[in-house]
Amino acid sequence: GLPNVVILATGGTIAGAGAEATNSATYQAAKVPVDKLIAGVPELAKVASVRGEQVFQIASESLANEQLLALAKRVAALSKQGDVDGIVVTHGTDTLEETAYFLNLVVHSDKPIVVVGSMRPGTAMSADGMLNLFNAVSVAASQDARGKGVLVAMNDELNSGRDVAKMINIKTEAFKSPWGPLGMVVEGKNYWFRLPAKRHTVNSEFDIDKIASLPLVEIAYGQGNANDTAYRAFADKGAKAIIHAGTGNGSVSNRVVPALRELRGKGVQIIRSSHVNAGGFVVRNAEQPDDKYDWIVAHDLNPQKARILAAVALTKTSDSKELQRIFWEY
Ligand SMILES: NC(=O)CC[C@H](N)C(=O)O
Repeated sequence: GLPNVVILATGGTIAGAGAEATNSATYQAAKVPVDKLIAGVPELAKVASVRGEQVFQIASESLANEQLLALAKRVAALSKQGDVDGIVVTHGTDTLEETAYFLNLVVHSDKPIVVVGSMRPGTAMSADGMLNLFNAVSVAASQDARGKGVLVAMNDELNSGRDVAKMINIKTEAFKSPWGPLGMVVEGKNYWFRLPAKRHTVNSEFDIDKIASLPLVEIAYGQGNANDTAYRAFADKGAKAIIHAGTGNGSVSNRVVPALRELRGKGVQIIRSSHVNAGGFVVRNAEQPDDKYDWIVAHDLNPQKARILAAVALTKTSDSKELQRIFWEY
């Protein structure tokens, strides 16, 4: 028979519905249940034996750590079942890149795990969810997608869940990795071009089965006229790490540096990332003396992905050198 693929549905625009076919941007996310999504793409039955589970039904900007943990635990449990060959997660696109990276870090499986969303609801003209879902299921059903880490299937591209990000919100070509896609999926066939170099899934030191909760990690933005209010407030609320969503090479305003040094002295981890649009890349000890201040750099991870890795890493260590090693390796 055909490979068995489970679709875990969480909501988003791929499950969205609008009033008119012309409503490509004005609609309600997270309305259509998973069985209806599956029924809407009868061609799925040609590539896999598919069943669905409604894990939640939310817009992904409202996804909290509790849901992230519950979803990853369900993915991990299914991946251990002999009667499951691949898993698809349907997801809102706003935090899809965070969930895909989280699963990539904590689920120990070489079975294909494919995260998918859409930019237009199924009720709109030229809706993209149908083909995205078909592609995701066909990838999850394929042998050659195994061992490549969590994948994101959007707009015919196969990107690594590690570094793919939503780069623009009004186009169907929304998801890009700064380092390029791993491959393409066309008419149910995968075409691979490169492999992820960073540790993931079966080679990860993190395991969702051993993670019960995630520590508080917050993000503060860097811009002209920046001040230290947000950083201090986050520390007061108990943040274990603060991601500096910095300008350029993770640069930090001279009005903010003293607060970050003070907070580091109190035990808060300071992680420099960059919010530049096409993908940041923060070089250690450039812009700021990270060794001297005992700060961490997020490497090429955008601020929201840096939050995910910091939270996962802090479940194992609070040693800043270890944390920096983890930021280089994942
Ligand atoms: N395109 C989308 O999926 C965005 C819808 C919604 N904001 C979400 O992320 O769930």
